[in-house]
Amino acid sequence: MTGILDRIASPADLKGLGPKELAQLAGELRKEIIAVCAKNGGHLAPSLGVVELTLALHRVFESPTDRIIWDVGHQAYAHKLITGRRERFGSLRTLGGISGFPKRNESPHDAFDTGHTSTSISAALGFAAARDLRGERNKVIAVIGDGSMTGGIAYEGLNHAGHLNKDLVVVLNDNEMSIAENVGALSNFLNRTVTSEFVHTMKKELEGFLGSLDRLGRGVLKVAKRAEESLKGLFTPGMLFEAFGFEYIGPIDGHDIGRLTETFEKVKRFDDAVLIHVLTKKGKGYPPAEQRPALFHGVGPFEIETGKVLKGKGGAASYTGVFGEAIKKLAAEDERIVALTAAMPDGTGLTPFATEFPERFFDVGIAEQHGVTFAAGLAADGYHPVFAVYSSFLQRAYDQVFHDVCLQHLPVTFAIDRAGVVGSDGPTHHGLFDLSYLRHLPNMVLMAPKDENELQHMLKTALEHDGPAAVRYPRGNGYGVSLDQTYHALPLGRGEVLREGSRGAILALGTTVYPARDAAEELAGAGIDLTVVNGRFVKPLDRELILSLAQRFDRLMTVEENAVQGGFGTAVLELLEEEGVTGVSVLRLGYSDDFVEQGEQHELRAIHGLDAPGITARAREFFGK
Ligand SMILES: Cc1ncc(C[n+]2csc(CCOP(=O)(O)OP(=O)(O)O)c2C)c(N)n1
Ligand SMILES: CC(=O)[C@@H](O)[C@H](O)COP(=O)(O)O
Ligand SMILES: [Mg+2]
Repeated sequence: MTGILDRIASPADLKGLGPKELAQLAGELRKEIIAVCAKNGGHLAPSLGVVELTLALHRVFESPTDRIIWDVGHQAYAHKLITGRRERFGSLRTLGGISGFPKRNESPHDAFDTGHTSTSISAALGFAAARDLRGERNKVIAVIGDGSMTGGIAYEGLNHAGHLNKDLVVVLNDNEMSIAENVGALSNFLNRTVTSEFVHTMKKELEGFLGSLDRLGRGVLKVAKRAEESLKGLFTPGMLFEAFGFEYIGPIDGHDIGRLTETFEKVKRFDDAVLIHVLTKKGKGYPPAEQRPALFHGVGPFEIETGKVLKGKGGAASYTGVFGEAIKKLAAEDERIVALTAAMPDGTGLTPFATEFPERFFDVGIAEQHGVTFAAGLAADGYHPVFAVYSSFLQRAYDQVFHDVCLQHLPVTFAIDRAGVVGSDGPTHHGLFDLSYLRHLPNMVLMAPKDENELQHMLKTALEHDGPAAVRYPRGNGYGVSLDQTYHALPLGRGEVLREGSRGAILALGTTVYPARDAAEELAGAGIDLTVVNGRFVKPLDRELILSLAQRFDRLMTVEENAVQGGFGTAVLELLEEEGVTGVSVLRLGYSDDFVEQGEQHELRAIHGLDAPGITARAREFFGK
């Protein structure tokens, strides 16, 4: 049999396919997705779970006139494959390749860029409002997962959509999983087993009882039948969405293309807000992913036959892992320490803590804003919460950091993982702004370790500090340095001189410290003798050290893995300006005023001149004049 996928250049090619061909196509799509993820890594389990849903959506709706908005967008691989990107699919998530998320500049079928969760309903409502303002008639469809439904913005969108009563379709893709197990009342509410069992049992008991009551019983049975309907209404997920003004359809089998097609055809004729509740299996069709959906949610390269994940070369512990062990150890000594994650216990390294201290661990759902304010409440009542969160996702909670933590000077520690470039997830996920968005907040202490050992001491420093503090560290492995078993607090606002030189100074931060030191060693051989400082603190700055360097040298260079605007280097410049220092040139290296593409971390650092060769080249030019 020839491949059907070979014949699908656009969704229009799906229209004439019968059930058997569609089933075959679903299999071919899965094969292709598995093959490419095994090589490049990627969001395998989410994408495998929505293959049939994708086919049904594209059969019924007319993309790109009809707008399909994928929440997060990590499940959109089948969508990419049938919307003209088959040829380039092998380049998924690589430098210069196609993105792992929808991108408007990649295809007209990608209606809206995503990467962070829970935005699809609001964006879809915007599309619906724009359509109505123009008097057009296309459909708008948001596809959102049960995990993403735990994010507050989803309810802001639902609330507004119900109020506007727009022609809008929300497909709730319920696989009973976030990255880890989904948490909270919503997920219980959606849980079909409890619901249907409960209703079923009630019904049986009621019928049995009334059946025993003769004529009177039959009359009451009639009333009870009606009551059963309202009972069902009370205990089905529809109730929630209907309260928001949505018509609720479901739950329906999300792997039954026929049933999905029928439902979408019906809904296509409505012009109200409709929510279709679809049940899918995360990882469907690839047993290792079905069995371990959290591992295969976003997975690195793996062996297809066994599902064995292939490890990278370096054996050094990851920053995330070191953080996870350190927080556990510190919590054993201090009962005030509690830890939080926003739906990422594994990604942030908190799973061991959760196992050891289940009652002191909180997974708040995909709710970064709530997480920060919840932490502030804990802190205001005597605890010291540690919120472990990715740099890019903490952006959601800027106001909460300001209003609920810093303004009240509360002891909340932010363990900011994935700071700097993260790699293949690309611009939505790089953590390049945290120094800039935290540095200007009064009361905040802001640190970045040069290696994984220093991370431990910085965590201790943050926990001893009676106020807000943040430690930011990168994705991936450390340097394999030896890890101290006892931790000490670092003196606040003190940098560390790693090398003394006579020509000028490089002030480096975090991941750039060792590359800067390597650059200085290399340049020393060429007669350019440089001092190298590990900045450690972005706030408070080591004013004394920086001012003394500015007195000794006429050139200072700063290096950081952050946007250059508002970061560490800018803090140094501001200090010199505040102190009226003149006659010192400052060169700031970091990421310039643009979004950074996807690629391996080492590739991106090289492209942006933030690895040792890049720093060497810039320093040679700057100090060698
Ligand atoms: C604001 C934000 N927080 C956290 C994440 C990380 N994240 C990506 S997908 C995901 C789980 C989504 O679950 P669901 O919507 O149910 O999709 P599924 O993977 O189950 O298909 C999380 C927590 C994110 N992308 N954005
Ligand atoms: C889609 C999403 O936001 C997450 O799955 C993210 O890709 C995880 O990143 P890490 O692989 O760095 O944990
Ligand atoms: Mg889910």
